[in-house]
Amino acid sequence: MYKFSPSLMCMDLSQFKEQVEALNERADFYHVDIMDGHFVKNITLSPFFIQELKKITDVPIDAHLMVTNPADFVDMTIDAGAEYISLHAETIHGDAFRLINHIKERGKKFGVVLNPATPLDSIKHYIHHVDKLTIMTVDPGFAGQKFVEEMLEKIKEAKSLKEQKGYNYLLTIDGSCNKNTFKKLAQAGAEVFIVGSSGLFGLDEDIYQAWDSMQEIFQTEVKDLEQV
Ligand SMILES: O=C(CO)[C@H](O)[C@H](O)[C@H](O)COP(=O)(O)O
Ligand SMILES: [Co+2]
Repeated sequence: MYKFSPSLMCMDLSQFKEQVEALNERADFYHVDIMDGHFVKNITLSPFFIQELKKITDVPIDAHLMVTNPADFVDMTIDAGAEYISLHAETIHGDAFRLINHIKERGKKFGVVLNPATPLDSIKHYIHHVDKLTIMTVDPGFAGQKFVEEMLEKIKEAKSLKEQKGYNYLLTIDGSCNKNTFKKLAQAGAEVFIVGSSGLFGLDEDIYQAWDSMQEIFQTEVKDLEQV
């Protein structure tokens, strides 16, 4: 069963309450991008945004920490209400196991995110601890970027490793999940689709219509594939 995670950095913030209340009945997760302007040259949402979001939703929140020093933000993000703490593998070389243990001790789920240039092999020593594996299909920092076709091989590799070893991670895709990529992503083994400007919010100003269009497009694209 495929799952969908709206990327809220792409939402219409002037309709925050209306859009969240509409998505509450539909979304499997909410994807909240937190950027420090250093790991990526952009600054978007924040733990404060998660705190406000948490007041009007029970949908699990996945915090995507695009920050150079994630240890500085983990507790703040958990305290704000995030369920999944998704850290970039490129930023936790020196304290990966300390962070994994801390996140789990706080009763939350550990996510890891791989940039397009980062091999799956780089997380082999802790992949068995991962609750959500997010493969970036664009270089991080901005919405609306071009899909990196080479990532299909990495997704297939992650899927087959999960099946061979019995890992439990949710295989999640972040970046240009849309009409042009849904089918090949599903064929490669994707399970959770982070839908942003191209895949959801840009389809229609009316969020109900946008969601229905996205679902119709997705079902059309994957109708001949076996459901995961
Ligand atoms: O991580 C991200 C970008 O660094 C965000 O999650 C974006 O929202 C994601 O890329 C989805 O946006 P898109 O316009 O569908 O590519
Ligand atoms: Co993201």
